[in-house]
Amino acid sequence: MKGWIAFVLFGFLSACGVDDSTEQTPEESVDLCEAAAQHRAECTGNYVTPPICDEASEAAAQNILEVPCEEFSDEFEATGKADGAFCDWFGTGCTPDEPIFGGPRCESNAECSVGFCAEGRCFEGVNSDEFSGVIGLYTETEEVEGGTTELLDSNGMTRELRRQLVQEAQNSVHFSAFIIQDDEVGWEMAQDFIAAAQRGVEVRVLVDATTQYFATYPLIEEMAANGVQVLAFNPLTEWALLRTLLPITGNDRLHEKLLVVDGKSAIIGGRNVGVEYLVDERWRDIDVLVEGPAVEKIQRMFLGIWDKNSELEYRVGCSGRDKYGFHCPSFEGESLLEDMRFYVPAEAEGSLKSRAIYSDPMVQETPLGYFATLALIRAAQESITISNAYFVPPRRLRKHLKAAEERGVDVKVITNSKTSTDGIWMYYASLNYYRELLEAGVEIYEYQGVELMHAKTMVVDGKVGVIGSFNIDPRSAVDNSESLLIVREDAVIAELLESYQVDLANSTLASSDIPLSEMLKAKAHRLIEPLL
Ligand SMILES: O=P(O)(O)OC[C@H](O)CO
Repeated sequence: MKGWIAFVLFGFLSACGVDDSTEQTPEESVDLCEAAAQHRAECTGNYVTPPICDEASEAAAQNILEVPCEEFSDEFEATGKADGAFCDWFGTGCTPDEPIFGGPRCESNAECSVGFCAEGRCFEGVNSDEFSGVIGLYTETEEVEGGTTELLDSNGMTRELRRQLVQEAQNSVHFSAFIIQDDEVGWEMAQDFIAAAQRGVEVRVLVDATTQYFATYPLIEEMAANGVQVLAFNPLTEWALLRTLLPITGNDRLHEKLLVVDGKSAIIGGRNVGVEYLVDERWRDIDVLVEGPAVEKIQRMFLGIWDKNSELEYRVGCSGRDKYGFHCPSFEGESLLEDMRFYVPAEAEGSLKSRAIYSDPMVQETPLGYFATLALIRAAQESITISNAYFVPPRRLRKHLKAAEERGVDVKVITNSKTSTDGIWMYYASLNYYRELLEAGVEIYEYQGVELMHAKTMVVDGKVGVIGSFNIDPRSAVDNSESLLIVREDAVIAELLESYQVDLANSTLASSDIPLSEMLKAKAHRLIEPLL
């Protein structure tokens, strides 16, 4: 799907001269901003990927170049509080770090009886109730105790499980995905949804309108015509006027991947619907099956998203109903969130602790997926292992990955190589940040093979895991809605780490020695970062 975006952008990039034939000499290629970044690195030891050198940046770069090393002060340091590419480029609209550490003041770990000294405050560590409380406070979510998980790192098994759950559903099937592909797996799922709806189960399906439109609309129209309630987020033309009234742009996507059945079982993770996601030996991906009390939170998440989209559809006069037969609420403000039919009490047994997080850039200043990812990285004391399909970390995230390395945390990232990526554009956007991160000690491993590594998982200190839809890129940080599950339980963390080791064995460590022609392509891709 990154392909159609790439197609649209091809002409634009061509115009930018992103081609081997336009290769420049080193002297020509090092622009003022890069020169200023290198000067700063020589003076402070801290290299930060510079912005695209426009007129304003050039003036700032010239200023930095004229400062002798001995006069370098904080004023010239990159504070790295960027949220997304525009902040990365121009330094505007950036969000400061939230004060997540509130313990006694400290200067070193020795001053703290437990845990470590995190950003000047004693802190009990990522696997503590203290940290859980902080995340709860900022995200207004609750950590739930009890229940079970099953890590789904096999495509075939995930397909069968989704099918089984839908086929056995008795009351409700709630599903959300970025895309349902026009292929045998997409239509198979559509038929399962239709069959459930026709035997009286309430079936609700959410997709991203733009992405789905480029894949197939007939598939979701077929579902809508046969009893499935369908909503499509942010259609390009139908919501055009609405976008002038709300904090939403044509670039915003619904990206969460969720299935909740009968309020008893939920699957949350990285897979959309299609052959590449759900057939063995195709893309590498990870979901997790959750049962027990945490399902209530995931159900709430889905119903909140459904209510939001119903409301927005209502405000555009239900054009989706008129054109495609999609769902339309019967009155303004219609809400399912508090409808107790959808919630089933569950025993709080077992040692699992889990927290479902919904990231919504429409209403959250720092979208919560981004906040949670940043907070977990800031809280790491020993290790951070990341598997992420699209690794284009915004400046604030890079700052904290580097800070983690600096305090001795072992940071490893697996992302796609040039051969495994499904969008060469994403590869070059990612390559842009290799040098900065590798030189700080972050190990970036490139997944080898011809199929995509599509997972979005993280484990911190071998104790806390994240499984969800959040790509480590500007789009997931500030444009997409996302769903994540943070888990604390030895068994599921062991499974995540085992799965990570399998991928690590299939990956090779990237080098910071990147050919100039490759770096030039990477730099050009900074221009289109927010669109990728
Ligand atoms: O945005 P993602 O991470 O769901 O991936 C997008 C498509 O699956 C691949 O282009």
